[in-house]
Amino acid sequence: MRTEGINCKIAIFGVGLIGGSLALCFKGKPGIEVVGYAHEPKIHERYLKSGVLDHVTLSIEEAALDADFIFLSVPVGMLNYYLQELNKLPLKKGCIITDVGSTKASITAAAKTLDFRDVFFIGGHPMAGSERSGVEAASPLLFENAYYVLTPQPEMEEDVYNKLHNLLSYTRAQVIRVEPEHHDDIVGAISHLPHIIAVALVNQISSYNQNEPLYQLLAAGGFRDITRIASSDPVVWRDILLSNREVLLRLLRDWNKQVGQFTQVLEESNGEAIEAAFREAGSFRDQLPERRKGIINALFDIYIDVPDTPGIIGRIATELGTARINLSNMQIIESREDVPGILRLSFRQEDDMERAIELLTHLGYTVRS
Ligand SMILES: NC(=O)C1=CN([C@@H]2O[C@H](COP(=O)(O)OP(=O)(O)OC[C@H]3O[C@@H](n4cnc5c(N)ncnc54)[C@H](O)[C@@H]3O)[C@@H](O)[C@H]2O)C=CC1
Ligand SMILES: O=C(O)C(=O)Cc1ccc(O)cc1
Repeated sequence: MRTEGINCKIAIFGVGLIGGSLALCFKGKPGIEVVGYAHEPKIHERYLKSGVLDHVTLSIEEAALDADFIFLSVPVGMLNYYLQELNKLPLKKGCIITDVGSTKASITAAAKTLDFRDVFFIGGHPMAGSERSGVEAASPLLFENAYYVLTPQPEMEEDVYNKLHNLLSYTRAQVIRVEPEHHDDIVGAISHLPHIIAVALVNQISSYNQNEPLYQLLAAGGFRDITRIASSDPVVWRDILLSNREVLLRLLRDWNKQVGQFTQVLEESNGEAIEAAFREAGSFRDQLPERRKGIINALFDIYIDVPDTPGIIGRIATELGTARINLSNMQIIESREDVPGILRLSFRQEDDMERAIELLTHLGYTVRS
């Protein structure tokens, strides 16, 4: 799809996890200059230090005036503000403004009310990310094999749409076109509702833990897996949930029905209904795509018995680093004098996990997955 070398200037407003990952996809490509807009001097320093941009500026005008593409990758609640600010400027003819917000209906409606002469707005949402935030968490591989939704107005010229589509091929994501309201219904169900459930579940257990710390000590495995997304950025998620409020209120009513059904089958001690619920869920879940990066990405975990010797964790991290195996997280689960510690290593790529198993087994460690 991409034609070799696109001569252009790309301005990124909000160079965090998503904006920073986009910058890394574009930086260094022939003819491309990537400029980041920072809204505060402290943020300016942080962006500069990250090295993901060619240039950083505190001036909206300097970032935007001669840009060919402007990516708004700020929290959803700030998108409209920047659209309004850009609308006051004499932007370059043909400039395409896009956003990466997790909701699409409200920003598309806001853009419709603005009269951008010879400037175009196309809503966007890369459907990949993580619970981490900030430019330090950015990665050029974040969007690889993920879907990237674009929500152009029906009257959008194909040429303009194709320009953005072409540029996005640097992300190695698969671009799909979806209607904004339809996007919010679906993403509300598969991403926003699960985030609410994860947060509510963690807070429920945390309240039990106040009087009985064993809850926290024993909470591992499945609990940790299904609640990873509860560690997501509070401001980013405040804005997402408020922006998709109507959809989420409907989804939460349906969720209450699901909880009600489980309550009822337990009250009735209805084993058959429990089995049926697990069977039905299992058969749908088994059909979910495995290899494509989904919106809620899995971590690949392995567990290693480690003797309680000083420096052991550093040694394991060094071995993995030397073998260029990308480690996402490491955590000691149990460390007492009388038992070997258990070290959990988490990887974002299955291939990294498999190579780590091979390496660490070869080095004599007991590895379980
Ligand atoms: N976190 C995720 O996994 C995904 C997030 N998104 C969307 O991407 C957008 C950004 O989210 P993340 O990159 O995760 O957040 P982040 O917190 O990593 O990055 C946000 C960036 O915006 C900057 N920022 C905050 N307020 C600003 C303001 N008033 N003016 C200018 N810059 C400001 C911050 O300094 C930061 O660099 C959000 O709209 C979110 O809905 C989309 C896909 C995935
Ligand atoms: O961490 C995960 O698995 C996510 O679900 C990340 C995510 C967060 C917000 C989005 O709009 C898209 C993806």
